[in-house]
Amino acid sequence: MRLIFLGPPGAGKGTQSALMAERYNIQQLSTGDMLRAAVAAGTPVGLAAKDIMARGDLVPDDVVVQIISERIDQPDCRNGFILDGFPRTVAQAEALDNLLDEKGMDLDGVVELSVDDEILVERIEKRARETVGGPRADDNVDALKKRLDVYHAQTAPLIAFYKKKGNLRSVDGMADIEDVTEQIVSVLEPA
Ligand SMILES: Nc1ncnc2c1ncn2[C@@H]1O[C@H](COP(=O)(O)OP(=O)(O)O)[C@@H](O)[C@H]1O
Repeated sequence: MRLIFLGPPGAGKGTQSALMAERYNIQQLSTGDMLRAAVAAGTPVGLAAKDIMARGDLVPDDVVVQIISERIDQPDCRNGFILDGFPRTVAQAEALDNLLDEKGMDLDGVVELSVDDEILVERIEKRARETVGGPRADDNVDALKKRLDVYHAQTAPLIAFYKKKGNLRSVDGMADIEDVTEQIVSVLEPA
């Protein structure tokens, strides 16, 4: 199974994709996590991404497309994967289409978690307070505002992009974690 999880920062993509990855025995691929690992390791990609991420901007499309292209070829992705945080621009979505075509892979669905902006701000402020070892570099008011603006300007258009293709499944991300999980399962496994 190959899925995309789409939604604003703080929508619960990470939480829900981890649960689904376990349920379907597929890999959760978070470009945010991969980039943070690159920053922590001080690789060339990490050095280039560090300041961009800290201010809430997007890392260049070609960088993340390359990361995903290499990652989905790994043996542990043979059973499938969930893309969490990718694609984030129409250009990334088009590049992904081409990549999957070349690799002879199909997408099984795109799950959109929808959450109102006011709730996102509360959730991320809570996450920043509760993160052991201190908040993420981009979990602060300025970077968060930027991430929401970037989401609306660059990522939200993907909802229409995938709706047009016919594989968009929208879920109310404001419900409890368990409820959201149930909704996702029911859109992926219609009775
Ligand atoms: N697909 C992507 N394209 C460009 N930048 C990305 C992508 N995925 C992650 N990033 C960078 O990593 C940051 C954190 O991403 P992520 O962990 O998905 O957080 P969130 O969804 O909470 O904003 C983004 O603000 C951006 O700078």
